[in-house]
Amino acid sequence: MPSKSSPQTQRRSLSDDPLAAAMRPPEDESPAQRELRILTEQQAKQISDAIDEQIRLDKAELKKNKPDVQVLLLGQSESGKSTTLKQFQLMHTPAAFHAERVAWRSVIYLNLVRSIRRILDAISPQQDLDPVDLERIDTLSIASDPSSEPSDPQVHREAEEKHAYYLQRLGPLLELEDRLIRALSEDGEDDEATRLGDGSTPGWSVPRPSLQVDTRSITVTSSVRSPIARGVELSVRTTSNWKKALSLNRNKLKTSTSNELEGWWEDPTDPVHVLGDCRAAMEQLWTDSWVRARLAHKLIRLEESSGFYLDEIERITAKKYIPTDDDVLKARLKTMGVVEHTFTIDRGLGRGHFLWKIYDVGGARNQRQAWAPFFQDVTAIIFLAPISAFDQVLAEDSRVNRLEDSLLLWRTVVANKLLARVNIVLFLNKCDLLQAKLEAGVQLKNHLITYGDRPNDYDSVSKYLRNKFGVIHQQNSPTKERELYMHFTSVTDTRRTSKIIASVRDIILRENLKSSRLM
Ligand SMILES: Nc1nc2c(ncn2[C@@H]2O[C@H](COP(=O)(O)OP(=O)(O)OP(=O)(O)O)[C@@H](O)[C@H]2O)c(=O)[nH]1
Ligand SMILES: [Mg+2]
Repeated sequence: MPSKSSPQTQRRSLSDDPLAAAMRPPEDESPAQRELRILTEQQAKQISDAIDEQIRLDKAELKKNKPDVQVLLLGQSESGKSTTLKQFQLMHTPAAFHAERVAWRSVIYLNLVRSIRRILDAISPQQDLDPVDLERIDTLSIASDPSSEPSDPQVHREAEEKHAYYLQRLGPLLELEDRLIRALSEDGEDDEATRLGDGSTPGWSVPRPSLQVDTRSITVTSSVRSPIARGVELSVRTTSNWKKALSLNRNKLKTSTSNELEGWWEDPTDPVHVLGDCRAAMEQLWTDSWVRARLAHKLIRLEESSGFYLDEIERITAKKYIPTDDDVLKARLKTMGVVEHTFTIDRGLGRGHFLWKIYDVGGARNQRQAWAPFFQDVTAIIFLAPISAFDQVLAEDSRVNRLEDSLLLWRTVVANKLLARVNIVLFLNKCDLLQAKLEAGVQLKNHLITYGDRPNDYDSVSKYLRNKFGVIHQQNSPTKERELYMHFTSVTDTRRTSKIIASVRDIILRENLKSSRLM
């Protein structure tokens, strides 16, 4: 039983309290001093009350602006997260999406030039098979012609001649790439894109290694072997500022009646002129049957790679080219850090709006540590798994198969206890490429042994993979109640994706409403 303390003990303990002692008025306080003390105390209280009130107001404001729904896009690099975000933008803020089309022009140019670089790299007589090719060489049913082996002296000589010919004609294009990269990098305050930022650094940036090589790559011969050609990519940290940078000579441009920038073709330094000069050589390179045979021999299928515009060289390099919606959706620009977008969605019946925030994160391995802080408040996750990538390896680690990486990443996400009550939507993406790949004869069983002797057609493969992802969710989810929503997607296809997005949006809103009623 607690002992009752005597009044004496209480007094002693109060007088021992250093805070109480410090607050006690001095024993010899005069009436004037007392008056001053009380006034000072009143003023201090007023200030303290004002601060409390401000904190209360700030909290209320925060609550008012807190998004109703927060969606996180997850998945490995090149899985289609930013493309999905573009589809959301196209649906909910089409005017802003269209206004930014011109800004994508230079990304598209860079994607095109990069494809040209890859071809020049592939036809270079010095080039051995790269690790990606080695990984795939035993798995494809494409017959390789033994007479076209690089060791054949006649083939080697022919390769030297072709390579030198195209290199000479396309040199200005490679210099243009360097110029574009440098111009866009300079616009940013920070050119170190490999470092994780808070998403607030403006402008483009290029990973240091490619910047270093870029300087050398102005000379045509060394440029073909640059890391850009071998997979180092341009990346972007933010959406707001880099688009300004990508509008190229924005200050000099006019605005058309449709509020789009135009008139760049009058600027002699605009990239469109070099592209125009090299148009015929680009077309010749891409349609050259010898080049196509070399690419096939090296198992390089550029048609399936990100940012592929080689089939539309004439349109893309036209003087007054403005990217279409589809062009923008196809453009490839790697995300660094986290990009945030806010949308409002009408509640209907004049009941105001839902505020949605979508976070698009970088999916490369060195970006993934930025994901976890978002798990705390997120309402829903859209996880993208590019199922066409079963025969590819990660750009950042050529020892890791992309499908395997997606499956492991998926397991980590679905097993996370913080996400137990979060709605999870799985996009089994790049179905169009999966279909093309299977039709080209690439065998899933050569990469996924468990597939065994099942038929190698689109229906069987896609169902098998869906089941595999579903089972991982079932076995690892921290709660059995969580429902998994799965969709086969090709997020570059606007018509089909808009339907899927609408249904995903409804599910998220419904589930969100349900859980807020339960709270
Ligand atoms: N054909 C096809 N291309 C796609 C599809 N989804 C995305 N792409 C393309 O794949 C490339 C990579 O897509 P992104 O959306 O940039 O990938 P990401 O997941 O944001 O990649 P990081 O930013 O590196 O994490 C882009 O060029 C897209 O246009 C698809 O379903 N089909
Ligand atoms: Mg991205």
